[in-house]
Amino acid sequence: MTRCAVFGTGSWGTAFALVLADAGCEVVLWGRRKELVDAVNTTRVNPDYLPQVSLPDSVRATTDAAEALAGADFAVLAVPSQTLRENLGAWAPLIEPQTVLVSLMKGIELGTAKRMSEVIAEVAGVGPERVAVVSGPNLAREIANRQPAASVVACADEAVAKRLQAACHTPYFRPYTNTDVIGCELGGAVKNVIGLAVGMADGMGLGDNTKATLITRGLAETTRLGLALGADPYTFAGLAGMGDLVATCSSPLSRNHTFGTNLGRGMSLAETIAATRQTAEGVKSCESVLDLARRNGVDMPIVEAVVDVVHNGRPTQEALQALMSRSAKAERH
Ligand SMILES: NC(=O)c1ccc[n+]([C@@H]2O[C@H](COP(=O)([O-])OP(=O)(O)OC[C@H]3O[C@@H](n4cnc5c(N)ncnc54)[C@H](O)[C@@H]3O)[C@@H](O)[C@H]2O)c1
Ligand SMILES: O=P(O)(O)OC[C@H](O)CO
Repeated sequence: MTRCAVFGTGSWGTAFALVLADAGCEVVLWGRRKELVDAVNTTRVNPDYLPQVSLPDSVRATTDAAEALAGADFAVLAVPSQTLRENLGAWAPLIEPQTVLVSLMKGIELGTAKRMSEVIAEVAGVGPERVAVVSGPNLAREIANRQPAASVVACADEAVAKRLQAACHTPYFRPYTNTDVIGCELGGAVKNVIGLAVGMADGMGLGDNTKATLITRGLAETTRLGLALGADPYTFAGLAGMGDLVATCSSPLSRNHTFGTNLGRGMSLAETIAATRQTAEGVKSCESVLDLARRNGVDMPIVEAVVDVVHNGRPTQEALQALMSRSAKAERH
């Protein structure tokens, strides 16, 4: 039987543990807090993040990383992106040679502008054949309710991607393989920033033309960055690109979208942060995505506008006007 360790008892870690269990894996869920781990083991429910979902007996929880990692085929990482380096540093010595590390995270590291797979390779000292990524239109609550969805499992080694695909394929979760790790990760990280922008437009009371414009031009800047970094442009037309962008930019379940909506409605940054209980990766990653773009000479005006609003206190209306008053250009340049 395939053994999986899932690190992070938040929304997506817990929902993905359910997917793995439904696909026939034995799953050990690692969490920081003993009360939550005990609650999962005794009630079969994660009361803080997915209280409506009952987990099967093949999912058990622990606070002991060594116990979670013992004999694991896959170690699935679902902690906030900015905490990965520190957390993985502690877990790395416990990882066995057969274990493939799987990132569920959709962020770019602040300071280094590294993708999560790069942080994993660096901290755990593993090659590309032992690092995989899962990314797509996968709002945790819908997946936990076993609503049909698809996703992408990416690894430079296609055989490993196929093994991971088999480990998480269920009647309601349909994973497609891809070898473009860079494109899948960029799609996931940048859509959170575009989701913030679309949320702001929603909060300002703007309509579907504005939102479609932000989504489409957001995808154009994601693709530009991807091309500069060696991604396959077709990835951005797929589930990890357009698919995830559509889900995030249209759903009230998206934390990034909701965060942007609150700002667009006129809430202050402090009020919006206080109202956000879960991880909205784009809030931090907008800065690291912009950093990555600048390091590579790529123009990302929507990302820049989001950084201006979220980190420089620029009013949303002014940021939108600045975007609309840029010089006219060809759609493809
Ligand atoms: N929720 C979704 O629908 C969804 C879907 C796909 C991908 N993702 C991505 O998955 C990743 C995790 O998101 P989530 O939705 O599970 O977030 P979440 O906020 O629901 O849960 C985060 C988990 O990490 C833990 N955590 C917080 N700080 C930590 C630290 N310093 N060290 C260790 N653990 C810490 C929290 O206690 C919690 O268990 C993010 O990168 C997110 O973009 C989320
Ligand atoms: O809630 P968000 O904004 O982190 O989005 C969740 C998922 O990434 C959607 O695929």
